[in-house]
Formats: sequence, structure tokens, C-alpha cells
Amino acid sequence: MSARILDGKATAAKIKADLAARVAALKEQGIVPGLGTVLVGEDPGSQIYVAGKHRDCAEVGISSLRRDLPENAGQAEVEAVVDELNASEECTGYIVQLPLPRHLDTQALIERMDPAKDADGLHPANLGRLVHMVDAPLPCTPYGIVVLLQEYGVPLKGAEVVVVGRGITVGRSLGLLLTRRSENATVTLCHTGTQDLAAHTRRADIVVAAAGVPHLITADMVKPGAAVLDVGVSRVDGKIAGDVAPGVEEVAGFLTPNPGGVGPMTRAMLLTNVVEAAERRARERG
Ligand SMILES: Nc1nc2c(c(=O)[nH]1)N[C@@H](CN(C=O)c1ccc(C(=O)N[C@@H](CCC(=O)O)C(=O)O)cc1)CN2
Repeated sequence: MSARILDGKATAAKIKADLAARVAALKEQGIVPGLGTVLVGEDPGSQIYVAGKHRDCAEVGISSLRRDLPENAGQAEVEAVVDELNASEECTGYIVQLPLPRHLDTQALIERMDPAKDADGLHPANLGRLVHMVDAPLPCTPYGIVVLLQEYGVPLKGAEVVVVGRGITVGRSLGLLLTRRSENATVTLCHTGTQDLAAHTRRADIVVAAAGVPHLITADMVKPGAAVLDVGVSRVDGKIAGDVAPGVEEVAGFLTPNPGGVGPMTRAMLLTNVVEAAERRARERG
């Protein structure tokens, strides 16, 4: 067997084409969606992702507000940028790129954001809404994973999903999203304290690997025909190494490439959240 590729790049391109039309309609009503990014320091991955997010904005007609700060920026300096974006008329949504340098208080910065402008869906008020299963901007990677699975007709209702990794941007939030009534999957959230990871992954219809451990998921850990999504990004000798080992494509029914799978979907869903926030603003204005 050779797995069907879950092509995130192609799916993201379709989403962006649809968003470009929605942005044009908003502009006719006098609303220009604007994405802000707050990037602190020189992390090479973060530099690449933020640059990609602004390229995407240009592609669909969203205006860009890029705020880059040096590695040694203090908490007060970053808070001032957050306050500025909270107040900015041009900024309809923004993100604080993670991870932040260790000397900064990430939690305090996220909590300082205006939840109505939280394009990442990571503010506690928005995650709380997700817990309560009410409408909120959804965290971009989990949102992208669900849309990608739906695009390829991978059934979620009743599926056994094993998520490896409990980080807030992917694992923990994905568990909340997949267990909503609209998705109705059964989720096992595995992490570094899990005993016998393979016993869990082997019975899963869908495995989402988001541990950041290169080649953690090997072919013998996958049920034949399962969908495997590789979220992990480690940079080994300048190349991306995912959490999924070579050979899994021989066993899995569906597999995301990495790069070209979940990453482009994360970016497409960020744009979706920005456009949805701008559309909400247009409705409120009447
Ligand atoms: N504030 C946030 N920070 C982070 C998030 C997030 O959702 N919000 N997620 C990750 C990184 N991430 C988004 O920022 C992200 C990861 C990967 C990609 C992407 O397009 N990857 C490309 C490859 C690019 C390359 O490295 O050459 C691909 O997979 O094809 C975009 C965004 C952590 N931080």
C-alpha cells in the first residue's frame, strides 16, 4: 500500500482563493482586514513562518502590520506593542509568534491581547469558548488539520484519534476541537508521561504527531489504512525532520507530507480567522 497524500499546499491554495474574494467584498464595504504579527528575536523557524504569513496576506489582499522586536526586548516593550495593536483601527486580528524568548512571560502577553483580535484562538477567553463548545476563533493548526481531513473525506465521526503532544497550539486544542459534537471523534491525548505509546497509536484511525521528536512514529506503530498527520518540525542539518519516520507511507492510508502538509494549512486558517473577524466587524457596523 502507498498512502494517499493529504496535500496541505493545494488545499491552502483553494482556501486562499476563496478568501481573496471575501476580502474584495469587505473592501467594497470600506473594511480592509489587517493582520498584525509580533515577533521577538531571531528564532529561524519563527522568522520563516512570519515571513510566510505576510506573503499570504499580500496574496489575498489583507494588509500587514509587522512588529519585529530584538531578542533582548523586555516585557514592558512587548506589552506596549500588544497595547498598540489592541488599539489600532487597521489591525483586525493579530498574533504573538511563539515561542517567545525565555525571559518573557508568554502567558501574560497572551492574556493582554484583546480576545476579539486574537487571530490564533489562543487567548484563554477563546479557548474557554472552545471548551464550552460555542463559536470562537479556532487555533490555526488544529483548525487546519480538521479542514484537511474533511477535504480528503477522512471520517471523523466515531473515529479513534490519537494525538501525540499536549502543547496548547496543537495537541490540547485539537483534543477540544475533535470532541465537539460537530466532529464527534474519540480522542486520546498522549504525551511524555504516556506509557507504551505504540499500543495507543496502533489502534488509532487517525494519528496526529505533534511531539517535536524526529521520526517518533514508525511504520510498526501505525494501523494499516490509518491517516497520519505530521505536525512535528525539527531542523536537522538545516533540513526539516518531521515526527513521522520514512516507511509509514507503506502502511498508512493517508499521510501529510512535511513540508507541504499541516504548515500551509496553519497559515491558511490564520487568514481565515482574520477575515472572519473583519466580517464580524462589518456585520456589527450594519
Ligand atoms: N502564534 C503562533 N505561534 C506558533 C504557531 C501558531 O499557530 N501560532 N504554530 C507553530 C508555527 N507555525 C505558525 O506560526 C507554522 C509552522 C509551519 C508553517 C509552514 O508553512 N511550514 C512550511 C515549511 C516552512 C519551512 O520551514 O520552510 C510547510 O510545512 O510546508 C507555518 C506556520 C509554532 N508557533
